[in-house]
Amino acid sequence: MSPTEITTNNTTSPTTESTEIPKKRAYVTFLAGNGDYVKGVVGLAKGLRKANSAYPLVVAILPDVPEDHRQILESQGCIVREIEPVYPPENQTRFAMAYYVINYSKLRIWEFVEYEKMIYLDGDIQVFDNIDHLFDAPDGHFYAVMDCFCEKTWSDSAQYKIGYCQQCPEKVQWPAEMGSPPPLYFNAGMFVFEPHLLTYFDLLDTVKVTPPTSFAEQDFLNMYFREIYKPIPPIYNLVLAMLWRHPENVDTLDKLKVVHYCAAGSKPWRFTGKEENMDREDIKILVQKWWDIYEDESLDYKNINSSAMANNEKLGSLLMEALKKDEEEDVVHHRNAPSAA
Ligand SMILES: O=c1ccn([C@@H]2O[C@H](COP(=O)(O)OP(=O)(O)O)[C@@H](O)[C@H]2O)c(=O)[nH]1
Ligand SMILES: OC[C@H]1O[C@H](O[C@@H]2[C@@H](O)[C@H](O)[C@@H](O)[C@H](O)[C@@H]2O)[C@H](O)[C@@H](O)[C@H]1O
Ligand SMILES: [Mn+2]
Repeated sequence: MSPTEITTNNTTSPTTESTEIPKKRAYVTFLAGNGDYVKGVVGLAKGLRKANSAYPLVVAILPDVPEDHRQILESQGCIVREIEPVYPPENQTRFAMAYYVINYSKLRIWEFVEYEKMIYLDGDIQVFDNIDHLFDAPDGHFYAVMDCFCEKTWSDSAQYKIGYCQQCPEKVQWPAEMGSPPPLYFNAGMFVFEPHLLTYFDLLDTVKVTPPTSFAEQDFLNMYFREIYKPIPPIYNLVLAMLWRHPENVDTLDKLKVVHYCAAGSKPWRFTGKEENMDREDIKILVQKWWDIYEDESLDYKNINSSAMANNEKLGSLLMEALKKDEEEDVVHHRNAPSAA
């Protein structure tokens, strides 16, 4: 199944008819702990601003996020929402990464029903081009980019063991004796969804009775939304491993709208370039692109805000001058006009 082409009308403002009430939409990310992921979220907030997104960034934070990190996020214009953790049932699962257990807490975002549609983005994602048009995709579906099974993180999976990947299903065919191939599987670092309370409560109930697996909430979300999942093109969530695993499926770097720094060693804010594949030119370019945004002070909310206010003041004085000029012309015009009588 080819990824659903999303009509990119590329407008940066919500496309609503004059009669329609603009739908409440927002981007949302997730932050846990007192570590350095807060840098990822600040970078994401600035990247969305640079891409002229028309919608705010909500940050769902666990209670363990310290006050100073919360203030940093608010100073960058983020809407900070504290959530309670969600834990999977007691289990002996060896997650692909031990910390994945906290990622089940992402499920709390289905409770944000003040928004009719949201786009979830991991904190290790950067948006390099406007993707607001994804909010206009037809309701009732779960949009996300297909993942890749070729990295070592997948070594416990049946796919990895036979060398099968959905990115190139013709390369190693799924053997008939193993039944039908696995359903299309998305990366849960980015997805378009509609918060609904009924879905939210059902998600939480289902987690309680679903044995955890390697990729934690990503596996769970794939199982839960498999009937309405619609793949979208990799330009909306480039899982970095695609660069060396499936370059034939990746557009040129300048075409990428969203980059997901999920490969081992690729988190820009702690990049050393020492891990496998991290010495690649394309990786270095993408990491530098992340830093260019992160360090761009003109993208800080306080600067945008002040320049917007300065522009408003300037606009206000231009309007006053124009009004004054009109009044003066009216007076002159009125004085010369023949009397109505
Ligand atoms: O210590 C952590 C680990 C994860 N996260 C959040 O959980 C998301 C998923 O984890 P991660 O991106 O590291 O997983 P990956 O995509 O690399 O597998 C991150 O992007 C963050 O938004 C966090 O806030 N603090
Ligand atoms: O908790 C499970 C996580 O699973 C996913 O990360 C994986 C996945 O993308 C693999 O395919 C890669 O090989 C691997 O590097 C990467 O960490 C999501 O990005 C993340 O948001 C989160 O759901
Ligand atoms: Mn991630």
